[in-house]
Amino acid sequence: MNNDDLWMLKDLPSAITALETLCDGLQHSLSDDGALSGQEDNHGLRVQWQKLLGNLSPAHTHNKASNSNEATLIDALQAQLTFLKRHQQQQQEQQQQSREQLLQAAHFLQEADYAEERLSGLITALEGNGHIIYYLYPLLECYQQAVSVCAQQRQQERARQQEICQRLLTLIDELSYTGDVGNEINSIKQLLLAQSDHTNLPAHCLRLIALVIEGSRLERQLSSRFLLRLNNNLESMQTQCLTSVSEGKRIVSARQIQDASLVEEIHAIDRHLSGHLDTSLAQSIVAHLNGLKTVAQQHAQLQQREAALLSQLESLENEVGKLKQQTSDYRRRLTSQNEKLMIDGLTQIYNRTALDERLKVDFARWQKTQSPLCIVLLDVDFFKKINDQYGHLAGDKALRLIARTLRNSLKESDFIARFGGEEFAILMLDVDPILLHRPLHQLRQKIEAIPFSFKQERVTITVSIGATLLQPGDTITTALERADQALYRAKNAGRNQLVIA
Ligand SMILES: Nc1nc2c(ncn2[C@@H]2O[C@H](COP(=O)(O)OP(=O)(O)OP(=O)(O)O)[C@@H](O)[C@H]2O)c(=O)[nH]1
Repeated sequence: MNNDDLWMLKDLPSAITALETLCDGLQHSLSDDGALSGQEDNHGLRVQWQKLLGNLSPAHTHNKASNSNEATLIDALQAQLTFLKRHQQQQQEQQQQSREQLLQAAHFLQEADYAEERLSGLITALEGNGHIIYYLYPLLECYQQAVSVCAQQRQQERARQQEICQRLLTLIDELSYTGDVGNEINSIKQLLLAQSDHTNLPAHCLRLIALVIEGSRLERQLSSRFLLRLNNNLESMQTQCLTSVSEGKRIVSARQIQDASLVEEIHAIDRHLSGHLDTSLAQSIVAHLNGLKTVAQQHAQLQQREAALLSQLESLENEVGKLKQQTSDYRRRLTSQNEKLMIDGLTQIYNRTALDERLKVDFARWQKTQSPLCIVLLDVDFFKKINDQYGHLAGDKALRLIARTLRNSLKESDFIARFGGEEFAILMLDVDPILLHRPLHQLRQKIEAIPFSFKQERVTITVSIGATLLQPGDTITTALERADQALYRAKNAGRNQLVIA
């Protein structure tokens, strides 16, 4: 679990408490408002209050409609509260999953030499995504067992394969992704159910791991959008709260002035009549005067209730402000986590997922504008030798340095990603096709000139480069294939070469 997850977990309870307080405040204030709504002269304040609670346009001031809007707002807040609670619970459950177990399994796979090319990238991705460990650890374990069982290919391993297959099916049933990810998980399930030969279990496991990572990324995006909506609602509520509070204050002070002059009038009449108490007219006026005094007292009581309601509104407004702050912090962290899911942990440049997304965007733009788009693939030459001779850590260091050189040598607008283990991809926008050769040639030379030294030994590392410009009729796949063929030709031409197809 990374720092952002921990922060979010730490902040969620206070966000939930704030939402609960807000719901209570709304319900409490609603009942007070109901009690006051019978008073004719309280109309102005009530209308403001209804606008605030209804979070709607001022046209919705009819009592019945307003009540149902208030209920809807409380329902919406309560639904959001339930969502946050569930989210918190899920995060706590996931936190309980052992990170050590994951790393143990991951390192087992690394040491066991079953590693396919993408495995170390996968492990880096897993280490950076503690929140999905819940599903990934069992999947990794299945992968580990499947690889070892399928590698042996013996007849007696059939039963074991069947057992792993069964475990995978159970895990799949626990996954609740929808959309494309859900559909693909379901197709894997159908394949597992239909096939009696399970030699391709490792491939299924790897695909499921990739799908769980993708599914979790999409879920984060949804959470982000939900928070954005919540934040916008709170913002509009807060504005209306402020309007209501100031309107309420104006009403209270107007009422105070009115009451003071009413009392003054009563006293004036009282003083005037004090010398004429014997006449029947005077007696009748005194009776009316007493009636007026009662009304004045009722006014005073009403004024107190209004003041109490105003102070409640003020504290509600503070709650909304706090909640708004919390949700925007939460959204900022989610956004930064989403960004991290797009970054390759080893080299800190974009990863394959980010490249896929960017390719879609750039390709759509190219289709619309036809302005030149170039796909460049770079592959480190004889990289296996570096690993074998100087160790994996030396290999990792080389990849980091190459990534840094790419970043420092290319334009800000060029998109650079780690495509696979020792392969990089670059997307260049608006390049001049005639001048394309020069910067790529210089890039190849710059990498060749990096002063690598491992175990105090000077080592030269080179890359082969294949590049292509998008051509009419291309799809992303055909363009990528052409770049790959160019890279293949660069390798075949003796490596440390540039081929533009
Ligand atoms: N250190 C390190 N090695 C990696 C990483 N990802 C992949 N590799 C290794 O990169 C090596 C790639 O080997 P090959 O595909 O045979 O390619 P090569 O040795 O570069 O040979 P050519 O590409 O044909 O020049 C494999 O040994 C992988 O284990 C990584 O993140 N770190």
